[in-house]
Amino acid sequence: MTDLCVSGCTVAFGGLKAINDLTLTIPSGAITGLIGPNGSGKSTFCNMVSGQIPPSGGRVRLGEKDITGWRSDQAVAAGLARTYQVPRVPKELTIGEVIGVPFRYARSSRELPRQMSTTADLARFCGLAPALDTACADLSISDLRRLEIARALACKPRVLLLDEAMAGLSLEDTAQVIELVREVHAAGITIVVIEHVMRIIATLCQHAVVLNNGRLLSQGTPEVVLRDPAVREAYLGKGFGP
Ligand SMILES: Nc1ncnc2c1ncn2[C@@H]1O[C@H](COP(=O)(O)OP(=O)(O)OP(=O)(O)O)[C@@H](O)[C@H]1O
Repeated sequence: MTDLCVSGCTVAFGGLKAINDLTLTIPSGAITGLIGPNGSGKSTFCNMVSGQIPPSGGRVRLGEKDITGWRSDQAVAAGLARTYQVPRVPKELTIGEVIGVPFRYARSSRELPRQMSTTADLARFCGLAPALDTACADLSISDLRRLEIARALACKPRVLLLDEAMAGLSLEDTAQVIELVREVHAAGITIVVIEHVMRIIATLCQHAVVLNNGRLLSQGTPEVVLRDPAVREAYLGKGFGP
């Protein structure tokens, strides 16, 4: 069963096809690593499926729904939430406001597990130590990344896209966020992790897909994908592949 599926999708910026006739499926109930060299189209994939940039061709499906060309708020209501590579929380708002507003107005029909049933629960679940009335301007990068995850969870998603959710974190904070992602997954949410650190992909994900030049290069278990000569060549250049 698949939660998220794109078929024949293209996103072009002028003459550059950042996503090029891409077909791939994200298995339901798994943590999938979305990897690929710089510029391979990972963030554009996220932007496309989450409604920021519509594909010029092809279809995007979320579960049974065809969400091709839907706006971001419609994609969120359908059950797809995301975080950003660079946290996007308004600095003047508090933690409670950033989590509480989507929590209150979420149009997703899904329910969150009991340990996430209030704004305070959700902040606690995500390991946010500062009080709910703390302004975002005063948060560390680690807390901003946790807050992004909490805000996305507040939308009650069936699929959560994490765009480099551990970038810039210390080893200790990274380990804690990895544990948080595992707990979110255990709560029944399908997760897609965009990540450059292969150790994280290998330890966290059950499935991996590799993009290169906007196309699907490889997919399978992390173990298989990370040994794929085509993947090694894409990352390291000719001569390192087969
Ligand atoms: N808004 C844009 N306008 C023009 N070109 C863009 C835009 N967004 C992305 N691109 C180009 O599309 C290609 C794919 O970019 P994208 O950011 O999706 O790759 P990525 O795999 O996420 O890269 P990274 O790992 O460096 O974050 C790159 O060549 C990039 O320069």
